[in-house]
Amino acid sequence: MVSDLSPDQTAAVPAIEIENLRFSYGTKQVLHDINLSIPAGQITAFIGPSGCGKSTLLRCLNRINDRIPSAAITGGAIRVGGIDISRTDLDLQMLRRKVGMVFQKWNPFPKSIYDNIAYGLRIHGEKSRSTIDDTVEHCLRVVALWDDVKDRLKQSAFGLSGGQQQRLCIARTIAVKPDIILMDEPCSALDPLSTLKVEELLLEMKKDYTIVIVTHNLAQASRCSDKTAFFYLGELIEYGETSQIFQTPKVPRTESYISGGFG
Ligand SMILES: Nc1ncnc2c1ncn2[C@@H]1O[C@H](COP(=O)(O)OP(=O)(O)OP(=O)(O)O)[C@@H](O)[C@H]1O
Repeated sequence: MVSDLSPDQTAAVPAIEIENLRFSYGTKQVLHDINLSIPAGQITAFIGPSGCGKSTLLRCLNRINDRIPSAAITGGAIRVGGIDISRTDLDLQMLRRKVGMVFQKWNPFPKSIYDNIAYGLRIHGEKSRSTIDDTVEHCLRVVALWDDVKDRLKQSAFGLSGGQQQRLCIARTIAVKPDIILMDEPCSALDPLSTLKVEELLLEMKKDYTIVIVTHNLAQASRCSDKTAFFYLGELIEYGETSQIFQTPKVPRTESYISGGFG
């Protein structure tokens, strides 16, 4: 059983390698021969017009597409920390712990603020009350929520604002010590101030995590990410340093998208 996917600390191996990946929903092919090497400790943004396959690709990275009966990888491979994640002996629970996910619409559990974070720890076998207490505090501090909620940890998470709930979901994700965090439009339902807080958080978090973010917000991709991948109709059109993609794109279609020509 494969039980460790931690990135190679020498950084010789990219956090995620996608090689000739093809993906279909039933007979409809939506990803075409994607090749992408995602570096550890950076923020990589997936951009492109609606329906180009960004979320599908993101969801391949921790195999949550497996839950859709018609979904199938029909070619190629994805390696996380050098390990092919399609291996039959891969522990899926471990994969999803190492490659955590934050969704567009925040989805805290119908539990207290404290239990939202403690739940994942308990599921993974943590029994020590003091370790759980310390982790809850640490994670809430990382997402800059501790001061707001320290006096109401036992109250329902649903009492928080939308932006606070999204940051709680990020705290919940990091509690189980992922290496990689996938974010699918994490700010699209947030107001500008909450968006700014999440963006600041992302920049802070990349010291410790590899982050892949799907965003429709080009200004956000340009502000936050180190690398940008532009997709169109299921193909990876251009990938590079974010500054290069936004300032000197090499492919005319990228330039047209970046400059607001379509999408
Ligand atoms: N569960 C599904 N079953 C069938 N087709 C799907 C499913 N989910 C997505 N698709 C199709 O796959 C293609 C890629 O969708 P996907 O959601 O990955 O694109 P996207 O670039 O993330 O779009 P958006 O920016 O609108 O979220 C689209 O044509 C979409 O209609």
